[in-house]
Amino acid sequence: MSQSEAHHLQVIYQRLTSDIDRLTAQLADLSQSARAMKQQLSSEGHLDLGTFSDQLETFASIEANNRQIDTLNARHDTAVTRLAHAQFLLPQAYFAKLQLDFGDGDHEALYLGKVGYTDENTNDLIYDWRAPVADAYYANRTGATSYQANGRTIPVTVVSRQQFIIDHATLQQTIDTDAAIGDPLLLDVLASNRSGGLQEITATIQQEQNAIIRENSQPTVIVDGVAGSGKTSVLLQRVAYQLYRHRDSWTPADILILTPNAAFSRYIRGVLPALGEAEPLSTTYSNLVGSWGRRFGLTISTTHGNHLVELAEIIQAPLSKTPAGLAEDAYVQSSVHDSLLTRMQRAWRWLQAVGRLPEDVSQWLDWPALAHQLGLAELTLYDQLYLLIRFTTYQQTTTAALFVDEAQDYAADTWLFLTALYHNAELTIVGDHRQRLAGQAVTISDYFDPAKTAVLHLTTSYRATGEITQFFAQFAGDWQTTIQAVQAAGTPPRQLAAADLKTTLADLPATTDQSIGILTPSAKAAAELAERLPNAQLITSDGTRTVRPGINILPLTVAKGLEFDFAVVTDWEASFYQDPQFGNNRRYVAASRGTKGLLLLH
Ligand SMILES: Nc1ncnc2c1ncn2[C@@H]1O[C@H](COP(=O)(O)OP(=O)(O)OP(=O)(O)O)[C@@H](O)[C@H]1O
Repeated sequence: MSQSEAHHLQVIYQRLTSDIDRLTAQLADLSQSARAMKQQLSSEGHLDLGTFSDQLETFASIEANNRQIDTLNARHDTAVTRLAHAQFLLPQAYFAKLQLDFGDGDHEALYLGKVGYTDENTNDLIYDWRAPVADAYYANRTGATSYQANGRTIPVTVVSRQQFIIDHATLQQTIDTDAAIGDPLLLDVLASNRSGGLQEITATIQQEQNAIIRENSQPTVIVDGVAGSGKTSVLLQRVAYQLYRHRDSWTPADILILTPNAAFSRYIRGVLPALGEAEPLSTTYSNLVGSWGRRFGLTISTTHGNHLVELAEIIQAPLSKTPAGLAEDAYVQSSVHDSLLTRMQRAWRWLQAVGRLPEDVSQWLDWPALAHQLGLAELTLYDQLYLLIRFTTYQQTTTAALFVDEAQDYAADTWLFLTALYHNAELTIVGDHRQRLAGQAVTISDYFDPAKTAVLHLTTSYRATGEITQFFAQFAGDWQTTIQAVQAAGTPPRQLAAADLKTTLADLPATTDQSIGILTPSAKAAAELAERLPNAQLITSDGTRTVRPGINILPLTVAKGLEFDFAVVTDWEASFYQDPQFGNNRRYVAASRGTKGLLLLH
């Protein structure tokens, strides 16, 4: 191990430690000064506004005080951020070093960490992994490459690339990497145990993943990627990247993540804090619709039986008769040749201009009569919400970026609704078209303007051993020949009769800190099995529990997106997995949950 690298770490660690002490003291001083200033201001007491010159003097002194307060606040905020960064970096100051040659023959050394850190003269001691120059690291090789900064392409040669395993002041391992050797750190990380939720992947992000994380050319990014290719990981790294890129204008409150259920939200909770960012809001689609419904005075409990697909078409055609419930004079503000949508939007603007907007927007139109007029049996509450959003050209302003995981599970209505409501937000949508477990498949990109959408693919599967990856690939339809494994072969999946589950589980070579996931076809079957295995944990979609070491039991729908050291799939030969439409998709999802071992019971 290089002495000079060990020494460099000591120096940085010392600096972080002493900065933590100094900044803590400085913050205490600043609070003291703030208290003193508050006291002084309140003792100066009344405003003297007697004569004109008294007024000027009073205002000048208020101005001076305000400046002092602003200065104190700014110093306080800077110290708080710097202290947080120093504390965050202390356990692992950086994870890599690059030697770069910008064409002048000089070798410039750059250390990369999860956040950036400078000395008092703003020289970079540690570069943030999201900084433009850090892109050169994610080319994952030495040699000529380039990165984008301020709209320019900067060519650079990566002379050397080292990765470090660091524990506080101790440099535990240095790994020199280049194209020929591959990424031994990646293989190490992938071989580790899955004893809880998902982990951040900053140090080992691969080139195809980096391209998605940093994609900036389009406001909408759609990713179709094979099982275990890091879609969720990439989505979360991209959240952190976007927060960095927009750090002057966005906070985590500007970001919303749509997840399939609360159990999944819990599974990914912790990744963003591990990246130094606060947890953004995550919710399910049905909760999202419910909360938007409430804003429009509609209590929506289901999206079932909706007519969004039909409505999206109907509103593009003209409708000569005034829509039921709408004032005649509002509808005649537009031409009979215009589409219903255009006419309703104009009617709404006109009603607004003349001060006749409805008090309760949910009662604006006569929904049953309008349904009849449009040739539909009914307009559900969800249909009504969709129409109201379209007719009032409602644009939400709370979310600057929306991230959607497991996107293949959403039907056409979701995309129509999201594109209407989040028209002005940046969207990142990740999914796997082969992991759809129910309903009609849609091509997501059809709902977005191709000129503003980047469609990207992930074809390498990182999660499982080579044997498991090869096994689940056979159920992946058109992905089958695309899926690439990075891990070594490992042990082949085994199929056995489910005669004695307890003995089978006892025979698994799992250690106490490893997780076993037993996947059942239904929630009912999972609950019944959990009764028989008192030491096992039952995971339901409600989000109260997530993966832990030992035995976890869960239905396939909840297991989606999750992973275990060992996966045991029950009823492998039963009708659930033989279903002509979804059987292969279900097998593909189930067989891709184990990282080291896969057992199929029948
Ligand atoms: N570059 C990487 N470095 C380290 N680990 C990685 C990397 N990419 C993916 N992984 C690991 O591979 C596993 C699968 O990742 P993830 O769950 O994000 O994949 P996915 O494509 O969302 O899977 P699924 O299709 O099952 O939802 C995780 O353990 C993740 O940490």
